[in-house]
Amino acid sequence: MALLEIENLTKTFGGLRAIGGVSFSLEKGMIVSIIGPNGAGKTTFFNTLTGIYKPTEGSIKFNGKSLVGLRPDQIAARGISRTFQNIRLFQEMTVIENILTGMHVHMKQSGIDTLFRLPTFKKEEKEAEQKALRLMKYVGIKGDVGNDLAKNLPYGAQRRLEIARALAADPLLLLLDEPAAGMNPQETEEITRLFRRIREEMGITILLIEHDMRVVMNISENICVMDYGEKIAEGTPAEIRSNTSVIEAYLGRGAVAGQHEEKIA
Ligand SMILES: Nc1ncnc2c1ncn2[C@@H]1O[C@H](COP(=O)(O)OP(=O)(O)OP(=O)(O)O)[C@@H](O)[C@H]1O
Repeated sequence: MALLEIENLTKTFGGLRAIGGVSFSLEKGMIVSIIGPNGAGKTTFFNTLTGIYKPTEGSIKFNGKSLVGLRPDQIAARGISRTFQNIRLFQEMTVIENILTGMHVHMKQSGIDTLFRLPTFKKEEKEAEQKALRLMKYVGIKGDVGNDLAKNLPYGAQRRLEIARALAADPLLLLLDEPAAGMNPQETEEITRLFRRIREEMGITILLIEHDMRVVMNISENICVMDYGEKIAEGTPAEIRSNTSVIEAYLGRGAVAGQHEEKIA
């Protein structure tokens, strides 16, 4: 059974068909990328998967159970975590506090425990903080910055912090929306390595939207290509590189090709 099984997914906004009848399945343990030109429907696909939007039509099954109609927090509790295209941290909270917010989907203590800071709460709180610190180091945030405000971290570290927060929920599936955006080549290489480690060491399945073809071709076992809300191709990096309709719709287009041509060829 596939971890994620999507059939005929459609999402319209008024007259606009942002996603038009996409079927897609993702096996456990894979790293898969979604690529396609601006406006192809990639982020809407993530937003529909995570309960921000309700599908207009179609089914989404995760671990064999339907996600349609569930709230984003319920979907997170089922094991899907995500990061956003534009960083969405709690800027006025510390690094550790940001990571702790990712953990709350699984925290056991009741309101009363929390209110009176009973021993069960204190113990859980301490363990959670230790886990947050471990995650901070794991994603490569350097230095003793756990108590620094998120807004004071450099850009690359903020991106890593988003990943740590997503991992804090112990997901089965991690959705990354343009994780390499705004990163320099060295940061991009490091973050690509981090994704591989997350899959190898934590066994987490990864689905990412990415425009940087170095990342996509380097890390993906499979690539799904979208254009105008439809899936126009799917295959291994080698298959996608030589697919004429993909080259026509995306890889061959001026801006993108100019940026990445030498890496794709
Ligand atoms: N909330 C919304 N209301 C109306 N239209 C929307 C909404 N969200 C997305 N759209 C439209 O749906 C289409 C797909 O947008 P989406 O952001 O999913 O594309 P994308 O592939 O993620 O693009 P990019 O690579 O630029 O992030 C676009 O035409 C967009 O304007």
